[in-house]
Amino acid sequence: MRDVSHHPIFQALQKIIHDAADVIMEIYQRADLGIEQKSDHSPVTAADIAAHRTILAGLNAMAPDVPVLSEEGVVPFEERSQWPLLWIVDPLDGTKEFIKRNGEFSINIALVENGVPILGMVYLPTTSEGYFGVTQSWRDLPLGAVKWQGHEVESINVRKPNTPLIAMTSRSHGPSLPVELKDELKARYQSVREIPKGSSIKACRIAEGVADLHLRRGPTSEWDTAAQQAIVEAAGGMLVSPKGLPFRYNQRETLLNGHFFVSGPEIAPNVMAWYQQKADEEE
Ligand SMILES: Nc1ncnc2c1ncn2[C@@H]1O[C@H](COP(=O)(O)O)[C@@H](OP(=O)(O)O)[C@H]1O
Ligand SMILES: [Mg+2]
Repeated sequence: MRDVSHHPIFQALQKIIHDAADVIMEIYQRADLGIEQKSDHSPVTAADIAAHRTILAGLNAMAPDVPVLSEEGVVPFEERSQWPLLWIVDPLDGTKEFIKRNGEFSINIALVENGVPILGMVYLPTTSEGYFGVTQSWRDLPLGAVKWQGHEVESINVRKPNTPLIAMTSRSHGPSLPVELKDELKARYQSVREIPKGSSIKACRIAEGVADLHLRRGPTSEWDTAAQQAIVEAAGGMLVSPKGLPFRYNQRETLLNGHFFVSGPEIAPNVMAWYQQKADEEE
């Protein structure tokens, strides 16, 4: 990626995400995290709400003409279906991990144009690692993906899988890698290691070339995947349905995603073949 670190949009988004991280970490230190139940019985904390407000104010100041859809600020489809360009935000992805205080949570901001995630930024407040990917230029941003930590900014790319193949799995939601697929991958790559992690960090590890695969067979929402999809695509990988189709956003009344996997191009055909075989068996 041509040096992006001086670009005003990158810097403005970085400031917004760092401010949200400060707000989250301040609450993370408190004895009382302000935990409540949402109507769908999932937990929400004072940090989700405070980070949402920080990001909303920052995006509104930076790009007043672009509306925001957030996990903590859902807009009816009737209204948002009129938005060709919008931000999709998860102010705190991995709320359960935040509550368990295991550090595995992230902040996610994506820009979506006509359904396509054209840029994404993900930040991990507990390790100060940030990821940024651009798949279609907006306001002259260069295409590609970077990772930053402190003042260090480096280009990132997915890797060609080696031994052991690293599969990222959810820490708190959903099953590990299916045994049959694991066996197939073992036959090809000798050994497979599974690493459980909360939040969008799983896809970021694939984008930066230190892991190879993540299969998600439980439900997620559009704000969980939009930013990570842009980053992974900008790094040469994919976030796709079992048939290999990239997700599109803000196109339907439901905000729930179907099953998906994240990988580089080399093992994607194996994974799609496994899904196809499974579908044939179930028919
Ligand atoms: N039953 C469900 N319906 C919708 N989304 C769900 C869900 N169970 C888990 N998720 C999503 O999975 C995310 C966590 O993923 P992971 O297990 O990979 O860390 C949660 O993010 P939030 O913490 O932002 O709510 C949540 O959005
Ligand atoms: Mg989430």
